[in-house]
Amino acid sequence: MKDILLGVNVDHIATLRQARGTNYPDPAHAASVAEHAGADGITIHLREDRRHIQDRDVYVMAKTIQTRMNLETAVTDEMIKIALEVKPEYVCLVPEKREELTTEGGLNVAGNIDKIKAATKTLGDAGIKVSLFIDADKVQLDAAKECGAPFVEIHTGAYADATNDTDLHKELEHIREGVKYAASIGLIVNAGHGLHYHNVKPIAEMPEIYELNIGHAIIARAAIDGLDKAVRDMKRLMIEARM
Ligand SMILES: CC(=O)[C@@H](O)[C@H](O)COP(=O)(O)O
Ligand SMILES: NCC(=O)COP(=O)(O)O
Repeated sequence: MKDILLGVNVDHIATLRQARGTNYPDPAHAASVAEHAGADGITIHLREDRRHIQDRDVYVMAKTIQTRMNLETAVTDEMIKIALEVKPEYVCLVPEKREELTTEGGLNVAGNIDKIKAATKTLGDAGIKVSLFIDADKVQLDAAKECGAPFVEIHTGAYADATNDTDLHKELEHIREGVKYAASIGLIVNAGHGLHYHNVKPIAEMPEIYELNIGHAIIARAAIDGLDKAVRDMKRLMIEARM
């Protein structure tokens, strides 16, 4: 079975920096450590409210990342303009609400087809691979295909947040069916949000999944064990899941 790839999201290195307004820790440095430890890519989310990743980080990491950048942004003129300037390998279009603690759900592609299709075309025409961050719902997957996005990232938050085994298995099966369906209609399937060292394997073992984007849990583990070990441990769990 093909190896699964790990995109390390370094947003919360920037959260630590923004907490005191210092110039450390630098997410660009963290990205380099993560890549050395085996990350296959680096994900950063430039939020409209700049709560963590700053514009400076995007432009610096566009020069320093050795693997590839997956830039997460909302579907706004401001963010599309920045993406076209930076030209990361990937842009993942995500929903955003200023009042949210973190991403709360998938993008409503089906309800915004024209806007998202236009953004996908604009980015795609610039040579950027577009991924749409969506729930594992057939209607959203069909809409993503209609928009011409080559990638989708399945939102695993409801699975990660499940508080009992019944809900956890229901969400896991919903993701499993969505991943299979997405692959069957020709989408390249990533997944992410809320994955950690104790819930990643059931997702990683799904053979249709190309890449997992994981951030909060790795950065949290890094605070205790160091980032190099945190990345290596996560990558090992993902590879073990495929054995
Ligand atoms: C889209 C997603 O699930 C995450 O990649 C996103 O970055 C979460 O937002 P925060 O990093 O601000 O928690
Ligand atoms: N798109 C998911 C991501 O990049 C990281 O999400 P999380 O692991 O920080 O919840």
